[in-house]
Amino acid sequence: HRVLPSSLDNIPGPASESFLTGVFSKLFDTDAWAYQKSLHRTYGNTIRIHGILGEKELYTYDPKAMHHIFVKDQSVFEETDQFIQLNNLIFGPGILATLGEQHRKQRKMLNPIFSIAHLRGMTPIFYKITHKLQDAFLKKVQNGPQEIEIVSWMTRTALELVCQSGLGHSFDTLEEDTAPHPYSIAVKTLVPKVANPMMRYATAFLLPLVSGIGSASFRRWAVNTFPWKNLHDVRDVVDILHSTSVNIFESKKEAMANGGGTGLSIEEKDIMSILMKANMTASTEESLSRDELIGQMSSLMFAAMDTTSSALSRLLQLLSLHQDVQDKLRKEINDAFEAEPERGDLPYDKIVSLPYLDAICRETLRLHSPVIMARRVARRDIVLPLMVPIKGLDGREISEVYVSKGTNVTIGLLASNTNPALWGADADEWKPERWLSPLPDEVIAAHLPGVYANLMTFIAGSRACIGFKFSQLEMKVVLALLIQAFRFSPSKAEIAWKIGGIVVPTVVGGDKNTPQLPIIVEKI
Ligand code: HEM
Repeated sequence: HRVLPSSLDNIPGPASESFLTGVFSKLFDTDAWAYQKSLHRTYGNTIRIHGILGEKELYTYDPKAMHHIFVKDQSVFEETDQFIQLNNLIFGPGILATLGEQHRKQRKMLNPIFSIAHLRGMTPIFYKITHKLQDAFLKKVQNGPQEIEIVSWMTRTALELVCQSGLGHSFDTLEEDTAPHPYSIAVKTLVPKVANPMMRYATAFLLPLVSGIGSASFRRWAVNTFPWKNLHDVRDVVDILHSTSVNIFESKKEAMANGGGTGLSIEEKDIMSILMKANMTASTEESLSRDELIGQMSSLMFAAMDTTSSALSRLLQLLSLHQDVQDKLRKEINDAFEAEPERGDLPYDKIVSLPYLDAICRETLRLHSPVIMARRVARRDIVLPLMVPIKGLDGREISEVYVSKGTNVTIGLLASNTNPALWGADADEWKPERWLSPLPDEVIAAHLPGVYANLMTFIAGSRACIGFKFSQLEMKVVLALLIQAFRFSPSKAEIAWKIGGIVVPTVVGGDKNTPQLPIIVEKI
């Protein structure tokens, strides 16, 4: 892929910026928005790019190619080794760090727990936690409008939601001035490091060299002694994730052995309790080891927290900027709650089917996907058909690309969600109304493989986001309770959204490494 002629040589794409990092420093830059758009405009759906040390890679958001990568040939296009190795190091052998049969076995056990039937049962937990958030905001704004930093509240809420409904454990009382749990600080430190492809490459080169040397205690001593702050930061984060998951796991196991539960979740319906019970009755081949169970806890908390917090922060920012949409949404929510007997909380089926709330969530997840790219590697030679043929550098039309074993492929999730050929000339505009009428024929005809709403936000196939319905419920419950009680308006701060594995807001002129979104909140 680095020096020999390749089938990708005939595919147009940008010139390499440097032999060491190709176009990665531009493509994966935190401000790569304009660069990525220019690539799409210049080269279309399928592009050859240069990666690390001259490696030729494929970048695509062609609907048919994505269908093959994520669904039809998904056993060929797997997560890259860098991703798996690093995830294994950080989370243990949970769902984020397994491939093939081991991943299939884990998904088989986890999938039913993320079903709608279970979400219905968990809905009261979602309300219980979000009412606490509502109370905390009420306390803050009781004497008049206040500027509130939204990201930290959304992160705390998302973490508490996945902890209580996922692990049957509580981290946070969501009271006004409680400091964030060390866990959420640890994940915040980790996300940009783990998500950066260059960091992954560096790790992929280093890990095989060091992971087999000496005993575990020798390696720990070597890490402690090596004078590199970044390494020590990652060590500390991994320690917090691991010890948190082990402590929760052990206390659950003990409670179960004593015939009781942790007492926190409603009838022990949380994901881990169900998984641990299912594991006890599974056959030997299908059951998960202790390390795999602990790995699921870290994986779920990590995958659920900052993604949801990013989506919720974006939703509140957009509503603050579009007061008309906010008013219309508030009316829909108020009418629905007033129609409920004794003005109780809306049950699962009612809240998820409020049409305007749903349209707002879909449109926000379309235009502002918290994860904007996925990476895969071809495990064997394969032909990838395209829906939209491209013109090769030799002038001939290419309608299928020969992808040789080991080729890395980057898939443009946001690029697909905002593809003007499918979504129309207004694809880059936030218009919740577009979901209240039939979608464009081009979107339907493209047969996009995404699991959610013709979007690639949660990707597709057997490695699609397991929590996409869970996150829908979170967003809808949080929005419903906040919009009912408060008006959100923009603060004076200028906000810049940065790409860093997960897209996060920052204040222009403020600390660019700390996600922040100040919004004025006023009691209604
Ligand atoms: C708006 C919120 C969310 C977004 C945008 C999101 C997006 C994604 C994406 C794009 C992937 C695939 C990554 C890849 O393979 O390259 C993924 C995987 C995953 N997500 Fe989510 N996610 C969200 C919320 C959640 C929640 C709430 C949970 C759990 C409660 C969750 C659990 C997972 C897990 C476990 C995986 C790995 C699945 C596997 O490899 O089989 N996610 N998510």
